[in-house]
Amino acid sequence: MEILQSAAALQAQTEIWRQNKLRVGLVPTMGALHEGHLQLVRAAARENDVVVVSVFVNPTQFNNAEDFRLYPRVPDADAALLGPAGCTALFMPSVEQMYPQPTVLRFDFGPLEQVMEGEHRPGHFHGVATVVSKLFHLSRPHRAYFGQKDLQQVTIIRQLVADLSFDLEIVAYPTIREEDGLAMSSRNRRLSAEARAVAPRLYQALMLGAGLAQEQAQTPEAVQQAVAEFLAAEPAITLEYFTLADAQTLQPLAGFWPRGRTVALCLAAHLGGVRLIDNVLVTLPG
Ligand SMILES: Nc1ncnc2c1ncn2[C@@H]1O[C@H](COP(=O)(O)OP(=O)(O)OP(=O)(O)O)[C@@H](O)[C@H]1O
Ligand SMILES: CC(C)(CO)[C@@H](O)C(=O)[O-]
Ligand code: BAL
Repeated sequence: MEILQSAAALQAQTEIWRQNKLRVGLVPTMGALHEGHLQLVRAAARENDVVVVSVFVNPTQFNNAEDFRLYPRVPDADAALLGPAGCTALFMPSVEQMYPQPTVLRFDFGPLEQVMEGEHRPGHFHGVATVVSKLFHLSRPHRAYFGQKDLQQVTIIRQLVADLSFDLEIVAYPTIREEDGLAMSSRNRRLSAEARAVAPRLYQALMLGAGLAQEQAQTPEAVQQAVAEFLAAEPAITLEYFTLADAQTLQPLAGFWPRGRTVALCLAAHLGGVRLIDNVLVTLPG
């Protein structure tokens, strides 16, 4: 596995792969890798000839300076995991390599980003779209891999690809969880023992909501209330939002259960200073 640290080195490598008609898979990450990332790398290795994994903690998508400062960074451990998973080239640029000058272009995804993560992290999806566009241009992948744990991100990146006619396929894989249900996340490393002990409640809350959504005995608003109350019973968890949304449009359900649609139950919560997100999907009967 090669380690590339400059944008020029990645572009040069990309050119060679393209000339040799090799299929390129890209897995963008912010590092501190876990099984959720590694499933994406293995899938990319199965479905392409070469695999680029980027590890870059992208400053432009952080709305909270402390969150950026404390984001786990373990480049040597990441590199050791990636070769065996099938990575061909690890792209680990500096901030200066990715942003040689301040950007002026602004991305605005309208209603897709006025809810959930976009609503609660102003500018977040502008930063994600900026860095993902750069990565697409530098590595010119045939396929790019993302996790459904960041459901809104996948939807917005599909929109980005359509709007800018990127000639590539977006591939999404399901959320990988710990045995107790907690969604794997790089930020889990920052949880204290006490916070880690109660963290599975997030998934339990989503499963409670999913069961109630399937029953449809109460309105979406009542289900939202029930899930919020379930989490409020645990003082170590502060819920930032819990939203029942149409999985395709991301718009919150209002008053009724839309027949035959897939509903995304999405939450963000704080546990002892660490912000985690998670979601599950429920398809309603037609
Ligand atoms: N548990 C998971 N299951 C599946 N995919 C995941 C999982 N965790 C992250 N991913 C995906 O891996 C890619 C890189 O995500 P990222 O590096 O932000 O990791 P992360 O674990 O989500 O970290 P954090 O949530 O703390 O930022 C994204 O496409 C993300 O959706
Ligand atoms: C896609 C991504 C690597 C862009 O920085 C990031 O948002 C992430 O890790 O999900
Ligand atoms: N996985 C989303 C990256 C972030 O939290 O900024």
